[in-house]
Amino acid sequence: MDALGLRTTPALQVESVSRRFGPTLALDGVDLAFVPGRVSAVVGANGSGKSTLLRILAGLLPPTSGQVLAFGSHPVRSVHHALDAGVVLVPQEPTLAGHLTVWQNVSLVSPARRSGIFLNDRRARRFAAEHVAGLLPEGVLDRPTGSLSKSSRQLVQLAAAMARDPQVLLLDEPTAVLDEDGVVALHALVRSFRERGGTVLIVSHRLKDVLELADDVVVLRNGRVQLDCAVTPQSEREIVALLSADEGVEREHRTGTDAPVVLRATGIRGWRGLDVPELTVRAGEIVGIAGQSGSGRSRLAAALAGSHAVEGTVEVAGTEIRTGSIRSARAAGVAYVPEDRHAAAIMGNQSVEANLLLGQDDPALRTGPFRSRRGERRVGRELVTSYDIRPPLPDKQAGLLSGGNQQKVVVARALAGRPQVVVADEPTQGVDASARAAIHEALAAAAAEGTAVVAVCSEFEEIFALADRIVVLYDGRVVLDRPCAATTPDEVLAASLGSSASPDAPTDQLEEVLA
Ligand SMILES: Nc1ncnc2c1ncn2[C@@H]1O[C@H](COP(=O)(O)OP(=O)(O)OP(=O)(O)O)[C@@H](O)[C@H]1O
Repeated sequence: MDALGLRTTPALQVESVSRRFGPTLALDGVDLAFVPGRVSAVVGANGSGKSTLLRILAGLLPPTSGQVLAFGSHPVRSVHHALDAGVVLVPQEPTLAGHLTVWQNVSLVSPARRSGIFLNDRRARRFAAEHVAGLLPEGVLDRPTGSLSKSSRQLVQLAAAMARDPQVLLLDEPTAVLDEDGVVALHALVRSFRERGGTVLIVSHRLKDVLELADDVVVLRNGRVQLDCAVTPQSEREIVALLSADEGVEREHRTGTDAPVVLRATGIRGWRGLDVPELTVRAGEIVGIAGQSGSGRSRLAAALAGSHAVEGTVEVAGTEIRTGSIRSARAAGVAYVPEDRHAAAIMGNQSVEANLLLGQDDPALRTGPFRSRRGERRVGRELVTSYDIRPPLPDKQAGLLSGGNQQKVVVARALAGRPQVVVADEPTQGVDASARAAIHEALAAAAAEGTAVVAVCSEFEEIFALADRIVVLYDGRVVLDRPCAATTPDEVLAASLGSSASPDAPTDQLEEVLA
């Protein structure tokens, strides 16, 4: 019912929808209604069926049984039906054409591209600019989309969705890769879309963010609706209790250790303004790298892991690695969890086991000089169990796992080889609370065994929970480097925004601010 007590036709009505993938029942008899002018958060553990629900609503996937109706009368049986009814999905992984400019991607499907039968680039660019406004600076319009950060690409994807003039927006984990500014822009967009009567479904593991924004919440568990209610202070408490994990053992920050330096980077320069004269990480230390998107945090991680050539040297336990050579870094004992799991870390058409064992040289995997199939099965199964990869099927194609479970595979593989150094870029991207706790524990356990850990995290809170030391980048430079115990989230935020409040800010920057 609306405010006048009139019955409102749901924008989307989900009727007894089930979806099976072989032995996996991803959705099991789901009944839901989403009404116009409301934002619904769809939450639940990794693999609980959230993305499957969104893909069915977007017409990308047919249900095994049941049906979806848009605005009371339009059955959604294909992408075409969904788009006709104004239902637009922004998927977890961007689907933009990297070689096209931002304005081309945003205006790709719009009639504004045409004057009669001809393409009209000027009009299309103007049209794109309107949709990019508020999300990204106008200066990005002519940049190739592939050259932008993942956060910016996600915002381009959002602009492209808005360019379709939707009635219903389906947002799958939009904040997983967004930086602070991106999250603010997304929230503003969602709020104004709702005011205009739009319907929004938003899947997220960032409970705090999503509950702040949502009117209603749906909790999924093993493909079933566990809770479907309005967000109130009471229901919020219930939801948080349902979805939180045991925090695990609180890790004590290590300070002032005299353990040997394992990772030493000196004179790192180049690659769009990266300029880090020295960075060291000791055995057993966890260093969190913070910074806004574009600050150089991921570039620094990639440089340390040998994935991109830069000036300067990177040494692991005294051995210099060749920068730009992942092979050389790996040989020296560096394991890398890249930010872009899809493009760089998961072989989607190979089994979970093959992905877990890729590049591993554990003696447990051999019988004499030969690879042991039995050993591989055992190690694969052990990793699946200890990282709680769901479903627990080592033979399942890795690309068919839910996003969070793919992330667990990537982290499990990185840590399984007992590396000297782990460089993890957003190690808990897209994972639920219990997987996040498990990944933190695994990184802490690796550190306890002497591994030097470097973790890039866009959430400052995560760094304080995980790391011993925090290094903040701004504009490619280190502007703060301190033990976590000796700094506060406010100082980190100020430093990440380039504020002079940070006493570690390079003097030239301070002078600029003071002038
Ligand atoms: N194409 C597919 N083939 C086989 N199994 C699939 C396929 N798509 C999804 N699944 C399985 O369906 C279940 C639900 O997956 P889904 O992606 O909907 O979960 P999710 O709640 O979105 O998880 P996450 O939070 O990790 O993104 C998982 O067990 C997943 O492995």
